[in-house]
Amino acid sequence: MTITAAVSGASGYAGGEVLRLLANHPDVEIGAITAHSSAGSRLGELQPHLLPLADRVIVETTTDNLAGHDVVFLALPHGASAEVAAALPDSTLVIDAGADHRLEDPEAWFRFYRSEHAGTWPYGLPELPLGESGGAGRKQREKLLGARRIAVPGCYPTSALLALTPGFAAGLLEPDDVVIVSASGTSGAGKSVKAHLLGSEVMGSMSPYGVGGGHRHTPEIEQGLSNAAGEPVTVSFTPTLAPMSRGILTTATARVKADVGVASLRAAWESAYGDEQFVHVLPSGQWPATQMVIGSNNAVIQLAFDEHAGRVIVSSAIDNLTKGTAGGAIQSMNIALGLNEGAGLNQLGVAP
Ligand SMILES: NC(=O)C1=CN([C@@H]2O[C@H](COP(=O)(O)OP(=O)(O)OC[C@H]3O[C@@H](n4cnc5c(N)ncnc54)[C@H](OP(=O)(O)O)[C@@H]3O)[C@@H](O)[C@H]2O)C=CC1
Ligand SMILES: CC(=O)N[C@@H](CCC(=O)OP(=O)(O)O)C(=O)O
Repeated sequence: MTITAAVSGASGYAGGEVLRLLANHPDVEIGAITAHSSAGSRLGELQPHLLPLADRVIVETTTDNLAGHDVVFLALPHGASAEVAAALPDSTLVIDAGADHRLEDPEAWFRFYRSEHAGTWPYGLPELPLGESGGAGRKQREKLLGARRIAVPGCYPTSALLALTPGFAAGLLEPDDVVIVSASGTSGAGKSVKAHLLGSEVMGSMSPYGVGGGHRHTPEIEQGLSNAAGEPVTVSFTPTLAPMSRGILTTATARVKADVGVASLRAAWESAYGDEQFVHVLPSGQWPATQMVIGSNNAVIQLAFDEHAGRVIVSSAIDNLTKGTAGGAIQSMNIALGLNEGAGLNQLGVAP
């Protein structure tokens, strides 16, 4: 069976990465390629690395152009996807890389995005614990089976939730003392020109932003950790910008509950990800590096118990555009449509 997929936002970084991965997907035929100001251009002008698709022409993002596909990927600015999705039939699988449908709490949405909440869709991070009473050992992928609307997580939340949910799901961590610091490549900010992203500002320098609890991914991370813990979890999250185009390295720390030791911590993470094909707990002593995962749908994780401070330190690395966006989107599509979960996602990291 061949699945037809349209990609909206095809001129951007996220849409371009969806196309790169779909071009290698054994079950998918790429249909309409849509965007906004670049409609009418050859894809090769905007995504020169997508050589086999270079002569395809980008068309406007309209319901007519997106109609008639089995799957529609939306990689649009925040706030643009709800209207597009509403005009598509319920039978079309719509996968939104934007933030519009990730949050469960409309108040949290309004606080961070200042617009009306568009509703909540199943969350496209299959490896998360299901986080419902009676759901011990079950995963979020259950909610993606047969889904026709999926919200792809933010890139920082993907790295932070993969890092910390095993400890919360196993009841090993205190919910009120979680500190997360992530370094991201600049592609996380999208293609549009921003003063702080000019080459001479970014090259050879690192800087924090969204400091003091202001980054919009804070409620998304808290939502995922709270669901895993079964109680509210409070997070202090600080993103930093790193002089690289792709990749996120997250360092997440949390206070460990009394009488929890290194063996139970390690067992929790290893059992959470032992059967997962894309999330790898590295052998003891080997620490994540973004280079291990660039271009791939993999996440690598390592943890240590800092007994002196009573904290677990978890490091995770992902490619923000692959596991953090397009790879996660395609993995979720595969699950929703009953395909092999790893189809089209067998790329390894690019190192050095
Ligand atoms: N970059 C990343 O690492 C991640 C991005 N995301 C999300 O993916 C989405 C896209 O991000 P990204 O690719 O980085 O952004 P870019 O700025 O690189 O691309 C934006 C895309 O949206 C199109 N677009 C802009 N306005 C409209 C509109 N009104 N109607 C239709 N299309 C429009 C643009 O088309 P044109 O160029 O023709 O105007 C372009 O194709 C965002 O919601 C982002 O938050 C999610 C996770 C990670
Ligand atoms: C480096 C950088 O700027 N990163 C982006 C996050 C990208 C992402 O995941 O964004 P969405 O939630 O918008 O999908 C930021 O901090 O705004």
